[in-house]
Amino acid sequence: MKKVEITPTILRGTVNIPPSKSMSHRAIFCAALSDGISNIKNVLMSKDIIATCKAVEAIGCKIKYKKADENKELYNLRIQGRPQMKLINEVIDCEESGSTLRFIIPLLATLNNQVTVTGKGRLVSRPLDTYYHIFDEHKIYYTNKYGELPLTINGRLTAGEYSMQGDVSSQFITGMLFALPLLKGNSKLIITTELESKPYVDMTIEMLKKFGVNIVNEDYQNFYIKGSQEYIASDYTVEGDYSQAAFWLTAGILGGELYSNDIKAESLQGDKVIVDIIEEMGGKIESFLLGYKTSMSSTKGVTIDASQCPDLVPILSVIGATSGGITEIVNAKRLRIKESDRLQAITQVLTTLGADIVEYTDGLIIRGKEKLIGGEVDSHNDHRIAMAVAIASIKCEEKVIITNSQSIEKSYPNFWEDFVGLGGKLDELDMGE
Ligand SMILES: O=C(O)C1=C[C@@H](OP(=O)(O)O)[C@@H](O)[C@H](O)C1
Ligand SMILES: C=C(OP(=O)(O)O)C(=O)O
Repeated sequence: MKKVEITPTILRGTVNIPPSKSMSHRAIFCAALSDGISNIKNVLMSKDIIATCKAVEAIGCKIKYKKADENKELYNLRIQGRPQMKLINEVIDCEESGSTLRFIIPLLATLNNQVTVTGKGRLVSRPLDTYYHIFDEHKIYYTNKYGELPLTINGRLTAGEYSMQGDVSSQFITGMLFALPLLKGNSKLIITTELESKPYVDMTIEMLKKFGVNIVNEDYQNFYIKGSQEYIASDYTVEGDYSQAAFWLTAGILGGELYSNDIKAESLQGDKVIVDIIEEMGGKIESFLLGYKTSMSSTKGVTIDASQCPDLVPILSVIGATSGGITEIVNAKRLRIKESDRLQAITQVLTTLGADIVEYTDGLIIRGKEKLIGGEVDSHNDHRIAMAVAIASIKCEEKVIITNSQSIEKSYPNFWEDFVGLGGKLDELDMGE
């Protein structure tokens, strides 16, 4: 277990935003299913992405890893795909990555082979019922203990009509969209509720298109998928990650002046909405050729609908906690089934730091304060909670200690180095197991 002790200070300078985790997962899956070699460049080897690489290697593709940056975990991947998947390992460990798990399950369900997927931490109990309903309806054999991982599957997914809820996780839809084009015969995916996290489905459809696979999206209610499609190997360079940029953009607003480089203004990432939200809250944000500049601003509370941008909520809560007036986060019930129960975790850590925040079933109400106090909090083994607290320290009067600070490795292994690179003052302590 590691912990960091932060002495509050403002952050200044330039940070290069790491490549998008969501785009990386998608590009690696598409490359793995293609006939031929794809070069996927600028991939940050976070724990989640390592889990995806190992998962696709377990279904037969081969990856050559070439370091692209001396100091960071950035790699270029040369992926030899294998369209006729071949099971190399009978057990696939998705670690703590929800995306890896939910993207690979439908592919495994096409194999007519016994295979087990497993994971760690909270992933063991994050919901998979949407798939279990499909397995029940389509006679795909599966077994799990008390509804948790490990999950063993043995069956053959066939083309046809599939219905699923759209308000638990969009990752189930992405998973089905990867597998259904490979089947003989056309399929239709029917979404039975309003779809949340729509931009993630857009990212999937766009990535599939880059690899030659076409999906017809009818108002996010029906998706039409032609069968017997082939993934075509392609080269792709991963763009900067708006969910990660959100932490640094906020750091600039809370105090100092910060340039966040390497994020494209034109992007399908739903978390790009952070730019509009900062503006709406009165934050100073300017776009330039390579990214954005944010500078110290006095911000005001607003109401934020989290249904399409769930990953922004931890850091938006920090802006809310230090803005004038009330910030309300609504439509956020899905946050309870992420790496932690994020509504509960955010409330707990920000209350400890001195914020005024109340948790509701599907949202938060935050009464902003000019300053926070500080104190010791746990990351709840959640990368986005650890990073949000680190940025909140800018507004604290006393030291901030974060236990389980290693949780950032899930998505952003160089986060603490970047924090120090911008002038952040921290001591990192290794507490052993
Ligand atoms: O498809 C993806 O890459 C993701 C989808 C979102 O999940 P939900 O669709 O479950 O909200 C998001 O929270 C997650 O971090 C990444
Ligand atoms: C929820 C997240 O990821 P995943 O669902 O892939 O574990 C995240 O990165 O915040």
